[in-house]
Amino acid sequence: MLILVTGGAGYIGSHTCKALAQAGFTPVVLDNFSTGHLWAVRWGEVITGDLADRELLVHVLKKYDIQAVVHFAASIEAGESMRRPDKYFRNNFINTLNLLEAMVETGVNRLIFSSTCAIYGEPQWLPLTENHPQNPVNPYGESKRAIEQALHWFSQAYGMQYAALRYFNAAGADLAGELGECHDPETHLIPRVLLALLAGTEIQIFGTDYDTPDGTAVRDFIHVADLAQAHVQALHYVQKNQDNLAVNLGTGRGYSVREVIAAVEQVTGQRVRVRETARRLGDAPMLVADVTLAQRELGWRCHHSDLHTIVQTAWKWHQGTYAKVQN
Ligand SMILES: NC(=O)c1ccc[n+]([C@@H]2O[C@H](COP(=O)([O-])OP(=O)(O)OC[C@H]3O[C@@H](n4cnc5c(N)ncnc54)[C@H](O)[C@@H]3O)[C@@H](O)[C@H]2O)c1
Ligand SMILES: O=c1ccn([C@@H]2O[C@H](COP(=O)(O)OP(=O)(O)O[C@H]3O[C@H](CO)[C@@H](O)[C@H](O)[C@H]3O)[C@@H](O)[C@H]2O)c(=O)[nH]1
Repeated sequence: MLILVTGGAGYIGSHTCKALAQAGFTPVVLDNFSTGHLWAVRWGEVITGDLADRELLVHVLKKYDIQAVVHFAASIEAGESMRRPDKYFRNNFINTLNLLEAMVETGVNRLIFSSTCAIYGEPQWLPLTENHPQNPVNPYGESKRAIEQALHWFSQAYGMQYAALRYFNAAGADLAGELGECHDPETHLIPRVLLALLAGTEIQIFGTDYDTPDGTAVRDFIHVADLAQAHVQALHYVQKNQDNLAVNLGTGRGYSVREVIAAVEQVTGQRVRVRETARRLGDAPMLVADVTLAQRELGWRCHHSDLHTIVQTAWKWHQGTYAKVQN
């Protein structure tokens, strides 16, 4: 069964292609390589192209007899979206609309969508359940919320069947060391702490005055391999069921920025140099998932998402293959 994977050359997309191939699906990657990497596409064919090119999307969906789409391609930085909302609404919302239209035109009606906990905004209660009000605090989250709304109406009008997977913080690297996170510039906390160690520089903590136990922001980190596996199960879900799904993917356990830094020190045996600075615009204080629904509907469980395994696999990646692919 051929699956179109938009953004399959990126961090989560490449790990998911591996999981899809291992589960017997055949991924076909479409990526514009704006942040993705050719070395990360190792399972299935790759088409270099942009979601903005609707004709290309129609051509690819037809040519490969695509049965479902797993849609990762997007701009992903909440902080950048505060400065460049246009980029986020265009690349995330408008370009996804293109994809949805191409799917309607070609009769491909199953979609797994990379949504985010950023659609919730400031938590009114924790852990976040899927019915939590959606008040995004940045254009990135707003663009993803708009896509979820479009999906609802495409489902009503055209029978589009979808699973919106609301990831919390993806982290860690492939357990076999074949893949890992490689963004330039890197904005995510765990790789930034590891890269600071490797470069002998300091890491900034963005905000120490949050209303959290140690004053730093709290996130729910989920191992990218567990996340990848959830896509396999979501594909099975949309094959078997008629209804749509919007589920959180996290662990249910939050860690503060300081706790993450302590975990890095424990795994690496090295001291991290820290500088405390102001909050980063657009950051929520605490995001932790209630994962009951995903466990029940997808039969999905985390197996690698304890913080130690996350940091250990990321550290192995950054010390090993990461250095090679950078050169
Ligand atoms: N990383 C996280 O913690 C996280 C959390 C929640 C949701 N998400 C979502 O998961 C998805 C993947 O995130 P990631 O961390 O792997 O990001 P990434 O930047 O590593 O991957 C995105 C991929 O999409 C491609 N792409 C971007 N715009 C494109 C376009 N217009 N046409 C074709 N290809 C395009 C990029 O080249 C890249 O390969 C995104 O939709 C993101 O919003 C990520
Ligand atoms: O050098 C750094 C980098 C980050 N942080 C903090 O660490 C936390 C986590 O930041 P980051 O790793 O950048 O993740 P998020 O901003 O939570 O966003 C990620 O996780 C979201 C889900 O929570 C996704 O939707 C986004 O795509 C993805 O970028 C935040 O409080 C940051 O301010 C620091 O203190 N110092």
